[in-house]
Amino acid sequence: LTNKGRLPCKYKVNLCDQLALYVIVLGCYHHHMFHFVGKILCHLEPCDAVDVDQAVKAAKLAFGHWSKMSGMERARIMIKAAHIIESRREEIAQMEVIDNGKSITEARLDVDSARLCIEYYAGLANTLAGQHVQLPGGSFAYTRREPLGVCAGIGAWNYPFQIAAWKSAPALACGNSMVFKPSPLTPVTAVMLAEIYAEAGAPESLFSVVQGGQETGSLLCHHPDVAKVSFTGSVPTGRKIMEMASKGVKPVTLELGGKSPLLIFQDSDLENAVRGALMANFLSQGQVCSNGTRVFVHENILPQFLEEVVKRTQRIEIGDPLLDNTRMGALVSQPHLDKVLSFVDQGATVLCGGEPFVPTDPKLRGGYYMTPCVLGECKDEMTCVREEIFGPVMSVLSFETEEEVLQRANDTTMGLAAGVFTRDVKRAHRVVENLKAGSCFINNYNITPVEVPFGGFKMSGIGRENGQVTIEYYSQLKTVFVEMGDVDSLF
Ligand SMILES: NC(=O)c1ccc[n+]([C@@H]2O[C@H](COP(=O)([O-])OP(=O)(O)OC[C@H]3O[C@@H](n4cnc5c(N)ncnc54)[C@H](O)[C@@H]3O)[C@@H](O)[C@H]2O)c1
Ligand SMILES: C[N+](C)(C)CCCC=O
Repeated sequence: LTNKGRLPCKYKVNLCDQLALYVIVLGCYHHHMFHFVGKILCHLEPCDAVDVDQAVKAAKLAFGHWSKMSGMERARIMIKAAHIIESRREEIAQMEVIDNGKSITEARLDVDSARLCIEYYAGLANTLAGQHVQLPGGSFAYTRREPLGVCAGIGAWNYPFQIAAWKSAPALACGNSMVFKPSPLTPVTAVMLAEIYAEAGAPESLFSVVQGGQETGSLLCHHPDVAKVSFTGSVPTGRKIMEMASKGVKPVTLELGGKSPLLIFQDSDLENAVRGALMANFLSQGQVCSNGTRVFVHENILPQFLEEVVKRTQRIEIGDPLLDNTRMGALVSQPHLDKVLSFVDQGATVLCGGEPFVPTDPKLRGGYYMTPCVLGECKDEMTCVREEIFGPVMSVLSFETEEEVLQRANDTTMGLAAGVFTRDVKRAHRVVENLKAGSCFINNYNITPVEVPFGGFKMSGIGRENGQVTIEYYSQLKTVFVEMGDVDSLF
């Protein structure tokens, strides 16, 4: 397929015997892969400066209409979009599996999270309001919460549909428009979201998609009509985004990487701690920003913990991600799989997994599968403990005291998430108070209800997604002074 026609075009892409998809693209994909079977889905080229300019101009026009609508009117369209997502849940989830390689069970939950996020911000859209302040002599001031304009969204490949929704929902609720660039590894489902907003009655190009990699992303960041950049991805790219945005003094939201700790104390409910550790490491083939990959276990319960965690890791069903009983699908690409595997043999003891996996089904043979891995006898200075692996590799470390484990848990430049398992309520709150991380879990891990803010400390990011506070990251406050008397001039 080639599309140098620039304007959105509709293609029918035959994915396999059972599945076909209509894709609307602005510009073209670049060797888009069908990850879990390792086949190329289609060849497309990235959007260039002309395409990006066209998309931003169209979004600016849409902003003109959308920002003048009342919160109630915007909410109505967003709620309709949420209903459409609900009715197309299975189709979107299947496409996410094909695009990303994760299991259908997880993809359905991602679609639900996207829908809930749009519903949640629709609920907030009609409550956005300013403040009235009485001043001397009958004069007064009031504040207006105003949108920023055209926002750019740039997404990572691990939660393609969810990321597009987590960014667009608060942006649109506040009255902005958005041009979104998905990762070139997972370009499809953001386009489905654009279709859905349009079908729900949003003004044309209110949410549109440009395809491409870093050049397209950089064109968006530098575009003079882009008012804000919201980015999800790695720390090195986040740094570049901030640099580019700084040229135009544009605000940024940065949702970046992590190397999060999970602390399991001696008094934990061991069954729940093991479940928590698995949830903290193996969702989405371990390709999760908030994963608690440094699992610190009290030395007195380490043997029981390891026995149980290894047993359950070995039981994880790997294979065709479109099947309901599969719990682990394929990683996103061959280079990424190679990188993840390279972290396995670096000094720690491999307790299970960490090898390429070849499914028995011949149609899956070209996919990028590996067995989930637990590393024991890990030391703080090991590469597997220090660097974000972004794959199904859990590093287990032993500790003796609370003070010691807190110091070791915080000894990282990242601070996205952290978790603690204990039955002692005082210890739980004392520990989270001292953990330097933006999203902390007590006796659970990796749940992200859309009503609560999510984001990182330190190099894991700036700003928050979800929750009420995110309104502040997609709007600006205007103060209006109103004089009811004469001007008291000094001149
Ligand atoms: N904190 C969070 O909420 C969160 C969520 C998901 C993923 N992540 C992080 O994302 C990373 C994995 O995702 P990835 O490999 O797609 O990240 P990445 O940084 O390589 O790419 C992310 C996006 O940025 C674009 N991009 C790359 N270089 C660019 C440039 N110079 N200018 C503009 N855009 C550019 C990419 O095309 C892609 O769309 C991990 O580090 C993970 O922890 C964070
Ligand atoms: C929904 N999860 C699993 C917490 C993922 C949040 C987004 C991070 O990659």
